[in-house]
Amino acid sequence: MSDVTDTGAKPGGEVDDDAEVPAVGGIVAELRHMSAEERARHEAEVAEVVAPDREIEVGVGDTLLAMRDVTLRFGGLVALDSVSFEIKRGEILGLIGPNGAGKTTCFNVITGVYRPTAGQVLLEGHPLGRRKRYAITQLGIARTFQNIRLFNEMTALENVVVGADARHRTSVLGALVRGPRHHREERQAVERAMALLEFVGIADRAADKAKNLPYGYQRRLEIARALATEPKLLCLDEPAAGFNPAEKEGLMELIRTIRDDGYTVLLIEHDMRLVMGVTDRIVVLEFGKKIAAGLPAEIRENPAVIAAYLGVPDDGVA
Ligand SMILES: Nc1ncnc2c1ncn2[C@@H]1O[C@H](COP(=O)(O)OP(=O)(O)OP(=O)(O)O)[C@@H](O)[C@H]1O
Repeated sequence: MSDVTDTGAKPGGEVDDDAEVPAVGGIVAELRHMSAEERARHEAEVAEVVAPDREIEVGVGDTLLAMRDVTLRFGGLVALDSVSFEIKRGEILGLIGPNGAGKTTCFNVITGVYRPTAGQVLLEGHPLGRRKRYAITQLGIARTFQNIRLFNEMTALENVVVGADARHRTSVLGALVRGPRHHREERQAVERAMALLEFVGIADRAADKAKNLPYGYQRRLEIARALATEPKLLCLDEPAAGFNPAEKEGLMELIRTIRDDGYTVLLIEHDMRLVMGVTDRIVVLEFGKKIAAGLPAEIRENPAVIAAYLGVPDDGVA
């Protein structure tokens, strides 16, 4: 596992790994000592904080992101071949296809890791053009990775605060280590990060270093950090990889909640049953080409999709 993230998030200041951030310890202690009633009130407040600042109800169903005839070549290999599809605001769009179909490459084009050889990606009608990764994060596209990438030596909470930094440019993490003058910013940043940890269900380990968290917590932490950037589009690359069926179901429930809170989600997931259960629409790639798009029920019956997956067992499909 890498020691650093690759989302464009940048640590805003030097962090002493062994020094406890006082506000973090304080909030964790407060949570532990709350009565059921206080806790319920707190959870309602958390729901408020986690919702993005932006107005998100307006325009639900509009096109948020459009891939227009995107081609990407690696030398002689055509990883994406004139791929076009749209992601509508407020939906969970599943991106599936056999191994090597081009799904992760699609994510990499959308998040600015690769520039298309031809075609373009538009966010809210504006081409992403030659923008770099951090600029795309600031525009409102966040992602998680197939192979988890966290700041291993930072606490769970600090990882999320760093995510907020990536969005806001000003260094909240720097504020954490600068002193009393920055106390209010610190408190707000920590509270929002803490709310996000609660939202994804891992607040009990907020003060633990990322590297010491159980695998399932690390996957959820990646999602919390991505949400901290207040994304318009959240791209999840096999977020349930390595999970058992119950853990997968729990994660899909979280993804539904994220959608219901007004976020838009692009999801790569290998388990066909889960994809069918959680997505609003599905786009299918095969050998870099889009072979189908539609509602889950339509995709299930689509002859081209069935042919692409013929002989592949359910959990080997995505
Ligand atoms: N950096 C790269 N250089 C060369 N070829 C690459 C590169 N990244 C991906 N590819 C190739 O592009 C094609 C699409 O790969 P991609 O990882 O997007 O597929 P995928 O659908 O995400 O597959 P999987 O389900 O196995 O993750 C594959 O043939 C892959 O080998």
